[in-house]
Formats: sequence, structure tokens, C-alpha cells
Amino acid sequence: MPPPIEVQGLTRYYGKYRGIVDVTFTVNEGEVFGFLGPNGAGKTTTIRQLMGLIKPTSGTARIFGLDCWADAAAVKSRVGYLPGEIHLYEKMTGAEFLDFMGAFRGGKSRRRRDELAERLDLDLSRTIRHLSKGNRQKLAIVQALMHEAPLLILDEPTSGLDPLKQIDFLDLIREERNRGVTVFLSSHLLDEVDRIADRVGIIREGRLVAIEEMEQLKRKWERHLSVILREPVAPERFTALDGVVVESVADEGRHLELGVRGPVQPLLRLLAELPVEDFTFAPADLERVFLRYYGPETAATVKEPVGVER
Ligand SMILES: Nc1ncnc2c1ncn2[C@@H]1O[C@H](COP(=O)(O)OP(=O)(O)OP(=O)(O)O)[C@@H](O)[C@H]1O
Repeated sequence: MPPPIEVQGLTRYYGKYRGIVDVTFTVNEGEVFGFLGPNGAGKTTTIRQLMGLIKPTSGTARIFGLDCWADAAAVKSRVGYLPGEIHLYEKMTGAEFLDFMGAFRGGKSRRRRDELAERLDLDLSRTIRHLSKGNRQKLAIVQALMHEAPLLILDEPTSGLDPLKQIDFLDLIREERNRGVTVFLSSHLLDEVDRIADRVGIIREGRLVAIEEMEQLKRKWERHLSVILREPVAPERFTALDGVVVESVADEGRHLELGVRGPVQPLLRLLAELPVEDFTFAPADLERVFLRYYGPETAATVKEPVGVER
């Protein structure tokens, strides 16, 4: 059986503007593959080519062995797709919209549809025009998952969801994976991808700069800790710990900014012993990881654009 997704040298220009350049990767059956990159990196451009919505400038994209452009209709019938920007029919209720979308797939997905709506706490009887941004996103998620397709392609699926609903959504995705569904999801949030993905493709300025196992990527993370102390503390107390660097010291040793990699338990134990007045522990920041590990030098080692049709 061909892999769920196979992308080879995929390149797309919008006129003279760069969309993506020479992107190559494979997504294996049953995995959750995170597609991570900042805004404008090329995630949506890649996904729209996977769905046969735009034609590659060069290179190929295949889904279960089918060419995403030439066999677009067959590809769409095998994929549950959540677009980055959703266009909904404003006058329909949620239920009417889902019936309408379900009809294209033989209309057999009502039971699953109701189950998903309940899980996400979405009222399907309301008119779409009156739905909040978060509820619109939930409706789009139900639409993508209700077909019980073997492959899900989700473009920034949690955007607009509140944090509790994000957790429910990630649980749903885990269940899908446990049923053998393959999932490709894009995100610009490291911690979100961390919670769900087995492998991650990292895209920056249109080029795929790395494909990593989640465990590998985690070793590159650096969280940021800012500590305010009632009394000065020698920075060496912190630097004695593995993976901790002191970035700055102010207020005569009472205010420290630290970078932290690896396990946090030793640091938490130390903080418990110190006269801490306040602290903030920021999540790992994609930009920092990018700057340190996937900077311009890395991008330059990837092959130059392919200008001709293959
Ligand atoms: N229709 C278009 N015309 C011209 N340039 C475009 C068009 N669509 C996308 N681009 C450009 O292609 C590049 C990749 O954009 P894309 O939307 O794929 O990125 P993204 O990673 O999905 O970002 P975001 O999270 O902001 O959607 C950007 O530089 C963008 O300006």
C-alpha cells in the first residue's frame, strides 16, 4: 500500500512570489505528523496542493499513491480536510451544513457527526451566522472528522478554540490515531505539536529545514524562566544544574533570566529552597528554536528552487 502522503520536490510560486520550494517528505500510515512553521512559512500552500486546490509549479504530491492534482476528486474522497480559512454557509444551521457536506460522501455519517458535536459541546441547531469564532472552528472540525476518512489533513485546527476545547480536540485526535487513522496537522505552536505528534516537519521561508522525531526536537527546546527573589542569589546556584544557562542578572542578583533545557524537576527543587517572590515560566518558543537550530545557514544547505516542470 502506498504511503498516505508522499511529497517530492514540491514547489509552488505565486507569480514571482515564493510559496514553497523543493519540499520533500513522506507521512507513514498511522502516524500523527506535525507540520510546524511560523506564519507565512508555506504550510497552507503545501496543504492546498495536497488537496488538489492549487497546481504545483513543479514536483509531485501523492495521497495513497494518487496524484493530488490529476486525481483530485479521488484524493478528496479519502481525506477529512479542515481548511485554514473556513467558508461556511451563513444561513444554514450547523446540522444542515453537515448534512450538506455529508451528502457528498454518501450521507452515512450522522451518528459520528452527533457524537463529535457532543464531545466538542457544539449546538448544531444554531444558525451559522450566529456562531462565535470558536464554534465555527468546532463545526469545521466535526466536518473534517465525521467522514471517518483514513487520512486527516488539518490546517491550524485549534486556532480560535479556547484552551479546554483544545485539550478535548487533542484527545479526539489521539483516539483517531488509535483507530489507525493517519493525521497531518499544521501548527505554529511548538507545545501543541509536542502534545500530539509522533514526527514533525519544520518549514521555514518555504523550505523544509528538518524532519525530526518528537523526542529529538524536544532536546532542542529551551524554555525561558524569569525569577524574582527577595534576597540576592548567586547565579552559580542555577548554572550548577544541567541544561540551565543564566541569560541576565539584574537588581543586584534578585532578578534572573534563565534559559532551561531538559527536565525541569531539579530546577523546581532548587526554586523551592530559594526565597522566590515571583516567577514566570514561558513555554518553549518556536522562534528561539528556529533561530538557534534552523537558522538561515540551515536553510541555505537545502537545494535551490527547481524552475521546470517535472
Ligand atoms: N495567493 C497568494 N499570492 C501571493 N503570495 C501568496 C499567496 N498565498 C500565499 N502566498 C505567499 O506564500 C507564502 C506562504 O504562505 P502560506 O499561507 O502557505 O504560509 P503559512 O505557513 O500557511 O502561514 P499562515 O499560518 O500565516 O497561513 C507567504 O510568503 C505568502 O505571502
